[in-house]
Amino acid sequence: MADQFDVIVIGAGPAGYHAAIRAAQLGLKTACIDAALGKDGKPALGGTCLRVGCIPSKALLDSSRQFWNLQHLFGEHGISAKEPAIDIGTMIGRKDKIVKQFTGGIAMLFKANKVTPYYGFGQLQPGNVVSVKQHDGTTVELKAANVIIAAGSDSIELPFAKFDGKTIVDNVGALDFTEVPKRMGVIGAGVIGLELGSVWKRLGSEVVILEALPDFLAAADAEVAKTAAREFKKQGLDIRLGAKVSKAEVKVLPNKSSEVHVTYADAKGEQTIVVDKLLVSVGRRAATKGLLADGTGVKLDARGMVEVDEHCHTGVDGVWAVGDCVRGPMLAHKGFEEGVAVAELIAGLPGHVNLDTIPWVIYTEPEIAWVGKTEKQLTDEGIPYKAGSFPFAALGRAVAMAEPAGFVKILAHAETDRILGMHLVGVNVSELVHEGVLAMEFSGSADDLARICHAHPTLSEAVHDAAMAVAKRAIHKAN
Ligand SMILES: NC(=O)c1ccc[n+]([C@@H]2O[C@H](COP(=O)([O-])OP(=O)(O)OC[C@H]3O[C@@H](n4cnc5c(N)ncnc54)[C@H](O)[C@@H]3O)[C@@H](O)[C@H]2O)c1
Repeated sequence: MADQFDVIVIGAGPAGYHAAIRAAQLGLKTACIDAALGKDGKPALGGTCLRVGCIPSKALLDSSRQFWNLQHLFGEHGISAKEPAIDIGTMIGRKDKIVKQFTGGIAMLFKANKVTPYYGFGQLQPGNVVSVKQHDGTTVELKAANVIIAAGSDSIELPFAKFDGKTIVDNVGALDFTEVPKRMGVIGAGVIGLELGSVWKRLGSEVVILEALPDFLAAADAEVAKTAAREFKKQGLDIRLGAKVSKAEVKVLPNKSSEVHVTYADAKGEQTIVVDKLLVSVGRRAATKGLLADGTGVKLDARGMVEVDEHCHTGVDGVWAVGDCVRGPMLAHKGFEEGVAVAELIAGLPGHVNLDTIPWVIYTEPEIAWVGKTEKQLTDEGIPYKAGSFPFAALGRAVAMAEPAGFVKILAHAETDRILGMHLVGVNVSELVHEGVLAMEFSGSADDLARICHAHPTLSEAVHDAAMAVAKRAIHKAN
C-alpha cells in the first residue's frame, strides 16, 4: 500500500524545496524526495545550489576576493600586511561548514513545515505514483493527487574530457581542490568557468579559459561584456575566444602527480596547453535520466527537458515540473519562483512566473548582472529604445570604496519610456539589479526611477543617474 500525500515533490533543490514548503504552508500533506548525499556521506537537502553550486562557490569567491584585495587593493588604502598567505584547508573547511549549515537548514525547515522527507531516488510511475529507491536498498511507493518534478540538472561531460573527479573536474571537483593548482585550464567561459576560474586565479593559479564562441559573454550586453573582459584581463585571467577544444589527455608524471595536455584550435591553428587541473564547464543538462517509468505520459524534449506549458504543467493530470529540468534559464531563483507558483496553483490560488524579469548575475569581480533585453535583442526585434548609463568612476561611493570599474545602463522604450532592460557591471551590482527587476515588474518607466529619491552616498545612485541619463538629464555627468 502506497504512502498517501496531497503533493509529492521529486527533488529538494531550490525549485523542489520551495514547492514542498509552500505546499505544506497551504495545508497540503507533502512529501519531498532527494537522493543526494553530502561530503560526509549523509543525506543532504538543498540540491546543487546548496551542496555544490551557488552557496559553496560564493563562499570561495568571498575568501579568494579577500585574499586578492589584501594583495592588490589594500595598498591603495595605505594598508599593508607582510607576506599574505592562504591556508586552503581552512578555506575549504569554512565552505563545507556553510554548506552543512544550509543543507541542515532545509531539513529543519521541512520539519517545521511538516514536509516528510524521503532519502533516495524517486521515479514517476503511471497514475501519480512515485517509487523511491532508498539508500538502504529498500523501495517505498508514494501516491498523491499532484506530483511536482524538480529533478534539477547535471554537468555536461565532453566525450574527450571525461570527469575523473581529480584532474578533469566539473564544478563539484573545482570546489574541493586541496591546493592551489599552479596551472588551471577551463573549458567554457560561461558562468561557472568565470566564477571558479576567478576563485583559483585570485589564489595564485595561472588560469587559461578556452571558449568555443568568438564573442565573450554573448548573452550579456556587449558593453558590459567588453568592460568585464577588460577587467578580467587586468586581473591576469587569460581568456581565449574561438578556441575549439578537441582533446584532453591526462599524463601521470614520474613523481605520481598528473597533468592534462589540452589541444584546441583557434584562428592561429592547433595549439596545446598543459595544466595541472582542467575544469569543464560547458553547460548543464536536465537530470531526467531514469526519472520516468514507462507509460507516465510525461514527455521529454530533444535535450531531455520535461515538456511543460507556461504554468509548468506537463499535460498529464496532476503532474508538474519546475526548475532546471524545464525550459527557461537554469537559475536557482527561477526555480524558487516556479516551485512556489505551482504549489499555489495546486492549492487553487493564482500562481505565475514572469520569465521576462528573471535577473542574471555572474559573481566575478566586477560583478555582472542584467534583467530584460539587451540593445542587440531590441534592435533585432525592431523595438525603438533609448539608453542611459552612468559610470561608477563618477560615483562618490564607488570611488571611496576604490571600486571605480563598470557602469549601470538602462534601456527604455523610445516612445513610452517603459524600462525594457537594465545592464550592470561593477561592485555589488548583484544587489543593484533588483531595482530594475522591481521597476519592470511594475511596468515602470525610466522617469519613474529618475524621480525616486536615492540615498546619498550609495551605489544605488548609479541606477538613479542612469535613469536620468535616459532623458539626457543626469546630474553627475555630461549628457
Ligand atoms: N551565478 C549564477 O547564476 C550561476 C552560477 C553557476 C551556474 N549557473 C548556471 O549553471 C549553468 C551551467 O553553467 P556553465 O558555466 O557550465 O554553462 P554556460 O552555459 O553558462 O557556459 C558554457 C560556455 O561553454 C562554452 N562551450 C560549450 N562547449 C564548449 C567547448 N567544447 N569548448 C569550449 N567552450 C565551450 C559555451 O559557448 C558557453 O560560453 C548555466 O545555465 C548557468 O546559468 C548560474
